[in-house]
Amino acid sequence: MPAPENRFKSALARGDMLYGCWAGFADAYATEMLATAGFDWLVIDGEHAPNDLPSIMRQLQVLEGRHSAPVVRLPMGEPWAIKQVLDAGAQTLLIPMVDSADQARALVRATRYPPEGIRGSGAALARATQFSAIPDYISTANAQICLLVQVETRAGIDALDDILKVEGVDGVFIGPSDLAADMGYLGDSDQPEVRAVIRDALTRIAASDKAAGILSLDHDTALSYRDWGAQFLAVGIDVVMLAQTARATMARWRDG
Ligand SMILES: O=C(O)C(=O)C[C@H](O)[C@@H](O)CO
Repeated sequence: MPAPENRFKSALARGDMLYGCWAGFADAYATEMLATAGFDWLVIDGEHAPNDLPSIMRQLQVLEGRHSAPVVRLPMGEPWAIKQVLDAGAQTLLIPMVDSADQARALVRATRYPPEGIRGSGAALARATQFSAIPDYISTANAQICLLVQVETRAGIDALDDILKVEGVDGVFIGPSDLAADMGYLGDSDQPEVRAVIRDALTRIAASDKAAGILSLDHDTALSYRDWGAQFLAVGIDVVMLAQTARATMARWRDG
């Protein structure tokens, strides 16, 4: 029995348009609820949400077999952290702040077992193998890994063509907030200069053999991103949805 099919990776390869949402409560109960909305992918965010390995694993557990595919974002692309989260059962990783092809190649190696990479072989006790119930896991796992790298600095944009040549990278996600900040427009990714860089980057990614991804909470901006080539498009953040709705509800009663 081989490693489970990575449905998200397969959908990207088919060219499917995939709509996603950030899962930022670091809580399996909230993520299980979010999955009932029908998003194609959910980002279990270990960078800007208070997730740790146990909370990431619990969210992987509640998403098992559901339509919403889990995408785990690590704080940084450290091989030891990649090893841990893959053994916990993640198959799709989103790694922030990738600024070079060398960095992308190192991430590919960190996600693969030898000889393609350096992922440590601890499959016997790993949730990923269903605790050794998947006998062919280590010989088939590499093919089911989906690596998404975030390009979100001027350096990363300058290196984008080289990053797009790296075998083993499945998608490139443009981080509009961090890109805007690095360009000198902290908090404002709608600046014309930033939008022009995003448009060019999404166009270049979509023209490559990789998938283009990005996030926008603004509907019209998200439509533009889709028109510019975004294939895995995040259109919401659960924490923001609840916070905004809660405040608006109280304001309505207070001011009603
Ligand atoms: O730079 C960005 O934008 C992203 O990487 C997405 C953010 O991290 C996401 O958390 C929304 O702020």
